[in-house]
Amino acid sequence: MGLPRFGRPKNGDELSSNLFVANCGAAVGISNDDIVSVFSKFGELNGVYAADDSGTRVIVSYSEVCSAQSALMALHGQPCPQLGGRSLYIRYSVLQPNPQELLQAVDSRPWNCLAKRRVQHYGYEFCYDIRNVNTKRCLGDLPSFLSPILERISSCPAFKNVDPDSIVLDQLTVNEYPPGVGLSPHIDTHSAFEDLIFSLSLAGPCIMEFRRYEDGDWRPKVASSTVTKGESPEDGSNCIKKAIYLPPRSLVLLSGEGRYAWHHYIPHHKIDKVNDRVIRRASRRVSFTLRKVRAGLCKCEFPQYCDSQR
Ligand SMILES: O=C(O)CCC(=O)C(=O)O
Ligand SMILES: [Fe+2]
Repeated sequence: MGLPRFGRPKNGDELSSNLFVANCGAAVGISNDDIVSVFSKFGELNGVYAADDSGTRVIVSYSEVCSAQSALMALHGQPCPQLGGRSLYIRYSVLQPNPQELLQAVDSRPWNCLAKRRVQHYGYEFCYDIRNVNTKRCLGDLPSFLSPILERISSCPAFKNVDPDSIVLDQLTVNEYPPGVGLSPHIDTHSAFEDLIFSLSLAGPCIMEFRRYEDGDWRPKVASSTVTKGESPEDGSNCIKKAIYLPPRSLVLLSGEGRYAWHHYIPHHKIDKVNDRVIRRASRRVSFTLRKVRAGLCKCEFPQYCDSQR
C-alpha cells in the first residue's frame, strides 16, 4: 500500500497528530534517531517519515493530537540545540485517505451479496432482518485501512467540543451500489447506534434524500399487499423532503434530528438531477458508513421514531 500520504489541512484551524517539519532531515545532517529523540519527549510516536525527496522535510506522526500540539508550541521557529541549533519550521499535517487504496482494500475482502447490492461489515455485523447489530459477536477492531478516515474525523475542529468518546466509532458497513440501485427510506435503528452516523461516498455520486414523515414512517399501516400509489417509497407525497448531492470523496454526517427523525433514502435511479444538472451514476458507488454501537437505551427527543421509547 506504500507510505502514508500527508497533506496540508484544508481548514486553517484543523489540528492533527501529525507534524510537517522543515529544515530537518538527512540532507542537513540530522538523522532519524536525532529526530525521534527530540520529538519523543512530547508523547508516543507512530513514526517519522520523509515528507518528500528533499531530505530536509519530515513528517513526525504522534499517537495523540495533544503531543503534536505540545511539540509544535515548543519547537516551531526556535533554534533546537539537540539538532545542531537549527530552527525548525513546523505545521500540522493530515493523513490523506487515498480513495483507490480504500476501494482496493475492500475489494480484496469477501463481499456478502444482498438482493441488489453487496455489503461488508466490520466491528459488528449489521443484521438486516432485525435492523440491528449482534452486540454479542464482535468481529474485531475496525480495519487499519480506515485509520486515515478515523483520524480526519477525530481531528475535525467541528468536534472540538463534543465528548471524545462519541467519535470513537466501532462499526463499519461498506455498501456497493450498482447504477440504478438505491436504498429504501429508513432511519437507522435508534437502539442500535449512537447519535453520530458518518457516510463516506467513493467511486460514484448519488443523491441522498431526507424525509420527515409526521406519522413516523412511509409504510402504510395496512398489509403490504394493499399498497397503493402514493404509499411507495418513490412517491413520498406525505412528507417534507430535502435532498443533498453526495459526490465521491464527500462525507455526510447524520446527527440529532437528521439522524433520529428524518428518513434517509437513496432513489433507485441511474440519473440524478442536481439543480439543473443531470448527473449520471457511475458503474458503482461504494459507501463506508461509520457508526458507534449503542451501549444502553436511546433517550432521544423523538420518541415517535424511537424503538427504545415505544
Ligand atoms: O450508502 C450510504 O451512504 C448510506 C447507507 C445507510 O444508510 C445504511 O447502511 O444504513
Ligand atoms: Fe442508514
